[in-house]
Amino acid sequence: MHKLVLIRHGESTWNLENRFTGWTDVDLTPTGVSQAMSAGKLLKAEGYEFDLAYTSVLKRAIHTLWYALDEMDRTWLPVVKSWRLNERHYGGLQGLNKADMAKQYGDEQVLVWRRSYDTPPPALEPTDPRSERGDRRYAGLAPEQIPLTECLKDTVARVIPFWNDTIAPSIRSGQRVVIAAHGNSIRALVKYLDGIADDAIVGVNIPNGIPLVYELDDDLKPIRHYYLGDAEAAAKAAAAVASQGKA
Ligand SMILES: O=C(O)[C@@H](CO)OP(=O)(O)O
Repeated sequence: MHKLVLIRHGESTWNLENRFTGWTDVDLTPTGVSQAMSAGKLLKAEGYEFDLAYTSVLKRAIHTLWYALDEMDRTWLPVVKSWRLNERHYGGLQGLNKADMAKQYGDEQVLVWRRSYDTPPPALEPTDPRSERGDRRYAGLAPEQIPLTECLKDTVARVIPFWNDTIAPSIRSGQRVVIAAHGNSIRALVKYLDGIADDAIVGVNIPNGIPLVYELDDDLKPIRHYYLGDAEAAAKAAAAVASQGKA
């Protein structure tokens, strides 16, 4: 049996301001830092050990990993960063307030943008100053690989090859893995692991900074999963994420 730990980053400045974030590289708030530290304390108290960590190229996830690993005195662990674990690209919504958008377009439309499987938000123009196409961290990618918007289906299409080619082989070889990532890149992975139907993934929300443990069999099929710590608090935090898009 393998144990895989997934952690969504702690609260970011744009989570606090309730703004669509996507690939925008915002940092953690003091609450986010303390959520990340609590995640590390919990993992340590429960006796978790890791050999390898994966994260995105966005600082809210990278810093969450640092603070959690620091609590475990494991900042020396190897860390692999990949754009494939980035948050879902939020297109033209990046930077806009979720509740304001719900007031303007209605809760239903915002729910479609936030949680539908295959309807992407409006795309950014490639020349939009918010586009990441000129960002040096993505220099290894062809420009058309840098999204201008994504639905969850698009996120699944870039997360799962990384899982199959890189993360899964490391777990199969016996390495104990932690992944610090984002609400929608984690939803993409969870959808794939648990075989969640396209219409059922709409109801799945991932809370900030609470370790989500997947127990996997030898074929990496999930046996069960659970949040570490207070299950009721995790369910409440997930419900709070769900309501961020309401007017
Ligand atoms: O804004 C975002 O990038 C994500 C995660 O914070 O938000 P949502 O939960 O609306 O998908």
